[in-house]
Amino acid sequence: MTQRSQRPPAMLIAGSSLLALIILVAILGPLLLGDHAEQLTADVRQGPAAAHWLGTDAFGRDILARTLVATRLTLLMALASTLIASIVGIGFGALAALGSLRTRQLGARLVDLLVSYPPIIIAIAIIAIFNPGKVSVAVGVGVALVPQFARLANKLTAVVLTKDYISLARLLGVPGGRLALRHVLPNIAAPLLVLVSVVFATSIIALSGLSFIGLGVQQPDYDWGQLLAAGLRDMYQAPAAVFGPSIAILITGLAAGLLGDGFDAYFQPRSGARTRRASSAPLAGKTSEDTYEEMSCSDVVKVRQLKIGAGEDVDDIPLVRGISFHIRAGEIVGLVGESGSGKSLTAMATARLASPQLVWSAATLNVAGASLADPDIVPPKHIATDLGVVFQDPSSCFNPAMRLGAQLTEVARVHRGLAKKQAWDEALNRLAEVRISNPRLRMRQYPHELSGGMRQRAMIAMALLSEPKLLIADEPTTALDVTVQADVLRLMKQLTTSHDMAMLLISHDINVVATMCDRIYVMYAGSIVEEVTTEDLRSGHVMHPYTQALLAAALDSQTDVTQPLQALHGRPPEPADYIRGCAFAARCPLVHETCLTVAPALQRHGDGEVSCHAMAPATQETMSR
Ligand SMILES: Nc1ncnc2c1ncn2[C@@H]1O[C@H](COP(=O)(O)OP(=O)(O)OP(=O)(O)O)[C@@H](O)[C@H]1O
Repeated sequence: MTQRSQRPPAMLIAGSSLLALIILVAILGPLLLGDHAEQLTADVRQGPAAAHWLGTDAFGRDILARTLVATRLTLLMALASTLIASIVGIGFGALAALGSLRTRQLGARLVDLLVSYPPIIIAIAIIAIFNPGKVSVAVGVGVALVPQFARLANKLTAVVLTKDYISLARLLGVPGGRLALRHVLPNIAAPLLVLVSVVFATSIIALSGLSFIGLGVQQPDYDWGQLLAAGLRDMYQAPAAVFGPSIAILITGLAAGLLGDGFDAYFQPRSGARTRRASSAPLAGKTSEDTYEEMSCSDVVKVRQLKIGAGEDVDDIPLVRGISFHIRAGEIVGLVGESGSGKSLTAMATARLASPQLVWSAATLNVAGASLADPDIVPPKHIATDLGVVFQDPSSCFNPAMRLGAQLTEVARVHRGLAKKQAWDEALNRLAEVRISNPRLRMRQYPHELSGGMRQRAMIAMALLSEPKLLIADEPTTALDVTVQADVLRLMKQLTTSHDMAMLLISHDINVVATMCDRIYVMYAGSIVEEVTTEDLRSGHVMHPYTQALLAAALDSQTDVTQPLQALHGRPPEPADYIRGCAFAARCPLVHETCLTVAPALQRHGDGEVSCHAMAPATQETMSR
C-alpha cells in the first residue's frame, strides 16, 4: 500500500530525466550515427582525438559512435529481461499467495528454492540450451531474475491478504481476478516498482557481463558488453576504448538506481486501507443458492455448537469451543470478554470470514435465512448484501490506493446494481447520514487524508450502503480517541433503529455493551459463560464470577473514584492449556474440586443462561455445607 507525498522527490526527477536522456540516445543513436559507427578506417586502435573523442577500435571504427548506437540494443534487451522477470515473477508470486493453503505452501517452497540458485547460473544454463544470441541472453537473464519478483510479490500479497479490506472484498463477492487486479496489485505496486528499477540495472550488468564473456550478443550485432570485451583486448594500445561502454553502463545503472530510490521516497507505506465485503474463505465446491432456506423464527443469526480450531481438527487446538447464540431481527447483541477469548473469531466465522488457516464446524450456522454450516458450501450472494462488517481499525479497512468515492460507489453498484450516478448520490447520502463533514470533498479524497473518526464513520457508511440486515461491529471504537468514541457509538445505535438492522457488537468494555445492547453474551477462553439481559447487567444481577469480576473492574459514572477498582488478577489460559474442567477455575473465588475436572454446562437462569458449578443447586448445597 502506498501513499504519495505531495511532490516527486529530487531523486525521482533526476533519475527519470537521466533515463529519458538515455532513451533519447537509444532512439536517435542508430538513426544519426548508425553508418558512422560501421565505417572502417585506416586509423586503427587510436587514442582520443578531435575526430574520434574516445578513439577507434581494431577496425578503425569510432568507439563513441558505437557506444551510442549500442544503447538501443542494450536497453531493449534489459527491458525485455525486466519485463519477463516482472510479469512472470509477480504473476507467479501473487497467484501462489492467492491460492489454497496447499498451493501457498508449495508456491512459497518453490520460490525459496529458486531464489537459492545464483541467477547467473540459471541464465547460462538457458543460453546453453538455446545457443548464445541476443534473444537467448535476454530471455536467460529475464528467467534468472524471476525468483526475485516472485518472492517479493508472494510475501507482499500474503500481507495484503490479511487486511480487512480484502476480507470485505471477499464478502462482497469480488471475483478472484478483480480482487487481484484492483485490491492486491495496487497495494503491492510501490515496492515492486522499486524492484523493477533495481532489476533493470542488474539486468544491464548481467547482459553486458554475458556479452563480455561471449555468451551474449553475437557479431554483427553489438551491445555495451561486447564493446567492453573488444576494448579490453585492445586496452594496452587504446585504453580509452573501455571508457565508452563502461561509462554508459555506469550512467544507466545510476539512472535506474535514482529512479528506484525516488520511487521508494515517493511511495510511503500508507496507513489507511479500505473496506468491502467478502465471501467466505475456502469456498470451493458446491454451489450455494440451493442452500437458501427460510427460517421460521425472527432470528437473523442462529448458531449452534460453533467450534474453531487452529490444529488439524477443531478440537486439536480449540480456540472457540462449541458456542451457541442467536440474534433476532433489529436486536443489538453484545459479545464481551477479555482479549483472546474468541470474540472476533466467532464474529468472523459467523460471516464465513474465518481465516483459511483455521478449521471450523457448526451444528447450525444460519445467517439471514441461509444455512452455512457446511464449510464446503459457497455462501449465497445475498449474504454479501445482508451482512455488513465494521472493523476495529478503520485504517485497515479501506484500500489505500483508491479514493473514498470509488470504494463507496463500488459497494452500491455491486450490491444493489445501481448506475454510477445513482451509486455516487447514494454514497454521498450515506456519508451525510453518518455526519461526515463536506461529503463531496471526502469522496474525492484518499483514506489517509481522513481522520481516524472520519474513516470509522466512512466505514459505517460503506456498511450501510448494502442495506444489511445484520451489522457486525468488531470493537468499532477501540482505535478512536475517547472524545469521538461515544459519538460514534451513539450514531451506530441510531442507525440500527433507522435502518431496522440487527447488530453484533464486540467489545472488551462491559460498559460499552451495557449502554448499547439489548442482550449480552460473555465469553471466556473460547466459551460463552453467561448470557444476560442489559437490565440485569446494569443492575448487577449477573451470576458468573467472571461477569461479576468484569463489572467490578469496570469504571463508570457511579464508580467511587476514591476507592481502588477491583482488578481481576491473573490471565486467561492459552488455548493449549485449557483444562477439562472450567477454564476460569484458576482465577475463580468460588472454585471447587468439581470445577477442575468437569466442564460446567450452560443452564437457564432468569432471562439468561450461565455456566458455573457454583450456580447449580446441587453444587450450591455442597459448597454451603
Ligand atoms: N489465524 C489464527 N491462527 C491461530 N490462532 C488464532 C488465529 N486468530 C486468532 N487466534 C487465536 O484465537 C484466540 C481468540 O482470538 P480472537 O481474535 O477471537 O480474540 P478476541 O476475543 O477477539 O480478542 P481481541 O479483543 O484481542 O481481538 C486467541 O488466542 C488468538 O491468539
